[in-house]
Amino acid sequence: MRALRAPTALDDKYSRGVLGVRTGSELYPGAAVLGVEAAWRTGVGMVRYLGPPRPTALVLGRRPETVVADGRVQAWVLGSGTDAAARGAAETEILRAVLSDTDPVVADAGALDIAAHGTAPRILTPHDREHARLRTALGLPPPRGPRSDAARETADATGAVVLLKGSETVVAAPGAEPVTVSEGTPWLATAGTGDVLAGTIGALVAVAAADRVPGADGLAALAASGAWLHGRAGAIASSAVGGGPVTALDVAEALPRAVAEVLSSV
Ligand SMILES: NC(=O)C1=CN([C@@H]2O[C@H](COP(=O)(O)OP(=O)(O)OC[C@H]3O[C@@H](n4cnc5c(N)ncnc54)[C@H](O)[C@@H]3O)[C@@H](O)[C@H]2O)[C@@H](O)CC1
Ligand SMILES: Nc1ncnc2c1ncn2[C@@H]1O[C@H](COP(=O)(O)OP(=O)(O)O)[C@@H](O)[C@H]1O
Repeated sequence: MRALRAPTALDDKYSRGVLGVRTGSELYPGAAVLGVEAAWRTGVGMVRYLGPPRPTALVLGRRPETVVADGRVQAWVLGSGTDAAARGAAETEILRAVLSDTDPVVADAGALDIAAHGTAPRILTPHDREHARLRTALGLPPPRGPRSDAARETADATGAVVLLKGSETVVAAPGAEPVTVSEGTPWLATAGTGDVLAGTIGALVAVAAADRVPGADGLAALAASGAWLHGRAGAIASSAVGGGPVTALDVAEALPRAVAEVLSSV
């Protein structure tokens, strides 16, 4: 997996990539904790979290290494644990500015509507219901037939990489053949694992972009690699409890083991 690289003696926290995270809300503060935890556990130089007071306090309680001051980043995760209908004008303006810049963006949940447009390299991470809603907003017909065909059509319409979550996760880049990732376990069908996925992919993108901003193909490969690592972490977490149930935080905590497995196999 080329998406992963171990740090070397020449690295410092900035050369390894800084991920900016704007997720969580007063209603869904836990999503911020899960995404930030996943990003740290995937391996990134720094995570900057910028969000409302309650999620900020919870993120710092769980991960005091998180920086909550604004500053330069190499990639963004936006939207997990937020509701587009509840977004204020100031936040919309900030998101628009990020999306019209050049740093790559991973957009989830409440940021999907706004991230359907923009010049930044983008990965959209809807589940099936969010995908259907997004297509309606774009004037596309409801998804019918193979999920990969619909994901590809949405990618073409938005110019973004579309990662359609499910037991089979489809990754479609504009104008390219979609790929399907089926690594994982049905135990992943539990609240918050999508928030973990967004943080995982965000970390991979930040590390890659610290070197060079990836093009659409590179971004799709990072999205697929993130989905695979997330699935593998879910399987590892379930194996650790004899094949039993996992929580989203268990999945995030198993990410270092999934990363180590991949690094030791190359
Ligand atoms: N711990 C957290 O803070 C979590 C926050 N999350 C956030 O929660 C927000 C909403 O995510 P969703 O994926 O649920 O959004 P959706 O908009 O797809 O689903 C919400 C709607 O689906 C329907 N629904 C939900 N559960 C149902 C059930 N059991 N049976 C039938 N209908 C049901 C309800 O109408 C509900 O309003 C997102 O911002 C997401 O990131 C989730 O990721 C879960 C964990
Ligand atoms: N039956 C399943 N088998 C394997 N993986 C699943 C299954 N259902 C969901 N997943 C994975 O779990 C995650 C769920 O994400 P999402 O629907 O956004 O949940 P949430 O909003 O609660 O975080 C995705 O990564 C998805 O691919």
